[in-house]
Amino acid sequence: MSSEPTDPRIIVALDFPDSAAAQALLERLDPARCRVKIGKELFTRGGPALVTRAVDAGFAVFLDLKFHDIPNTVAGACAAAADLGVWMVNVHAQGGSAMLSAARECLARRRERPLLVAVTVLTSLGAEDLAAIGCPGTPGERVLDLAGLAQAAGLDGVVCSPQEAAALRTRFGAGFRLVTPGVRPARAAAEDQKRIMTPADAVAAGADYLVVGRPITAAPEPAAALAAIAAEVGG
Ligand SMILES: O=c1ccn([C@@H]2O[C@H](COP(=O)(O)O)[C@@H](O)[C@H]2O)c(=O)[nH]1
Repeated sequence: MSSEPTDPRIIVALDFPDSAAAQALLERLDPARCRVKIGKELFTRGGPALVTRAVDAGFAVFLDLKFHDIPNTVAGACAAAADLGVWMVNVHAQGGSAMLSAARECLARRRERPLLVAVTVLTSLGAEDLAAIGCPGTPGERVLDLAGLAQAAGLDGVVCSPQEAAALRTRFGAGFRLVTPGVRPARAAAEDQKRIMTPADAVAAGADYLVVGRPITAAPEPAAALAAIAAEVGG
């Protein structure tokens, strides 16, 4: 298993429509100062070759494909992700216990494995969105339930909003990784995110890793935007 110091805490979400733009930003970033996340858009454009390039350049890569399927399929997908040498991979907690256990077991058989975390409730969803899909309770309640499922299945942590970090930290303790998108510097636009916090507040609430996309990638000087957020959270 990857055992890593928490720093760098910031994971830059490389949400770009083509590999060249992502590659250009990677060349301006220092793998000692940030981790990077490759999600559905960039992976669908750039494929495994792009992931391998980022890993070979020294970046700790979070492959954010949010696998959600039958247990056998998700286990195979996690094994394929691990073969790329990524630092972290994720699945949807809503896939259920059997799927989470299958993912964990297929990775546990490996000598070196990525961290495995479960997405709880997307940070773009609010209480009204959950109600509209027939989900009872508040986002916070739902996140706690899904995180419990993930912990019981032996996962390393969850993806959640920083708004749930304090409650999760209290319930699940220090070793359970809390990976938080929905991070916005003070006065930055929320865009399509609904459950947000500032970087400093997220860390104070107990987040281990902050996923930050547009506040860095859409900034006129992405490296300077990253440095400002890193200074705010101390690393
Ligand atoms: O609940 C979730 C899970 C994943 N994400 C991903 O994080 C980044 C956030 O990007 P911003 O530009 O900082 O909003 C993006 O890649 C999402 O796919 C999330 O936002 N919420």
